[in-house]
Amino acid sequence: ALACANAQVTLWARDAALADAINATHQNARYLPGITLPSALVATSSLSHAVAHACDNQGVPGLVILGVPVAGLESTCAALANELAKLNHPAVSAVWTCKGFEQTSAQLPHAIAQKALASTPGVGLGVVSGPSFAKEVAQGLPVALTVASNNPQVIAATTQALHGSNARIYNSTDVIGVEVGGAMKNVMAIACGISDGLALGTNARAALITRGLAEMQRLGVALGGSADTFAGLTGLGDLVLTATGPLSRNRQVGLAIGEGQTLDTILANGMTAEGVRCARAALALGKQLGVDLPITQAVCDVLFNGLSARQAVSDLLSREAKPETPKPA
Ligand SMILES: NC(=O)C1=CN([C@@H]2O[C@H](COP(=O)(O)OP(=O)(O)OC[C@H]3O[C@@H](n4cnc5c(N)ncnc54)[C@H](O)[C@@H]3O)[C@@H](O)[C@H]2O)C=CC1
Ligand SMILES: O=C(CO)COP(=O)(O)O
Repeated sequence: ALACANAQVTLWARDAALADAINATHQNARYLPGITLPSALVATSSLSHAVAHACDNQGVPGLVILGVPVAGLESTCAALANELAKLNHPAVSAVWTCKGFEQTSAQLPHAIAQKALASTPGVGLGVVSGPSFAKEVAQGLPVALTVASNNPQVIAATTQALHGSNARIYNSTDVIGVEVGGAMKNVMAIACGISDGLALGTNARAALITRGLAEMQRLGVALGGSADTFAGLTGLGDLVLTATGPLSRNRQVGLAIGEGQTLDTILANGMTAEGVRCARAALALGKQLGVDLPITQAVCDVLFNGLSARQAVSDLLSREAKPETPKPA
């Protein structure tokens, strides 16, 4: 998307053979087969080269987009800090795309990035999120996203780089709300996939989406996010996409579970499904904060505790009746 907006983009790939192949063929056969990449995009396996290029921006602060899963964010930020030190700490905005809670610490991405880049002056931090299957973005189809940051320079740099004919970029200062929406919609997409895999119908899916949104919002508010954020692109928008869209890997995991496959078989090809990685951390946070997360609990029980998908549905349905919208305290 950046390269289509005419920016010169350097893509860092850890795999040197893949970087060479991208430059030779203008295709990324591993991740985006069949899509011709813009000539303004050049791949490299040298992080030094990529960061130096991002910061060599004629006096304007550079932009680094960290497109790695949550599990790789800390090490990638540490490597970025190292490169920025070599360049004498130029001003740069660093934004990440990952969606999830860190598996063991239950930290949100902004906490991981802040810590890893704490001793690096000149870096502004932010998150880009919203309904955006990579394949559709790469095909140049329309997309609307949100950049969230407490740093106006980060919002300006990210918006300027991405906003264009195919992408509309909104902004927010609610980093926590945006990140919790991105993390929790993946868990809800697994739940919807399980329901669809069991052929429970579209009424059940709509119920899971709606009650899943309430669950996302409860946890997000308890963590310090704003309730309104969950009605936006990074909450409801991404939840609808991921819970219903065939390209979603989290939904695909749920579908396969509902159809009777085991988690180990489903993940054997190394597919990134952040909802699987972060569901237990979300549940632990809910317990710690006294937030009821019944759908997340059901997803964890099915994925990790041997509960059958049908029993999980029955357990959810047999919960006591209660008001749909709790009265304000
Ligand atoms: N693929 C999609 O459509 C979208 C993905 N996201 C989020 O962005 C994040 C990345 O997603 P994908 O690009 O799909 O993941 P991916 O699994 O395709 O990985 C992206 C890149 O990160 C590299 N990587 C993986 N682990 C790493 C580590 N420990 N250290 C350094 N690099 C590492 C991979 O080699 C790959 O080049 C996830 O949190 C995902 O939820 C957000 C929006 C859309
Ligand atoms: O976050 C995404 C779209 O916004 C991608 O979802 P999956 O990780 O489930 O494929």
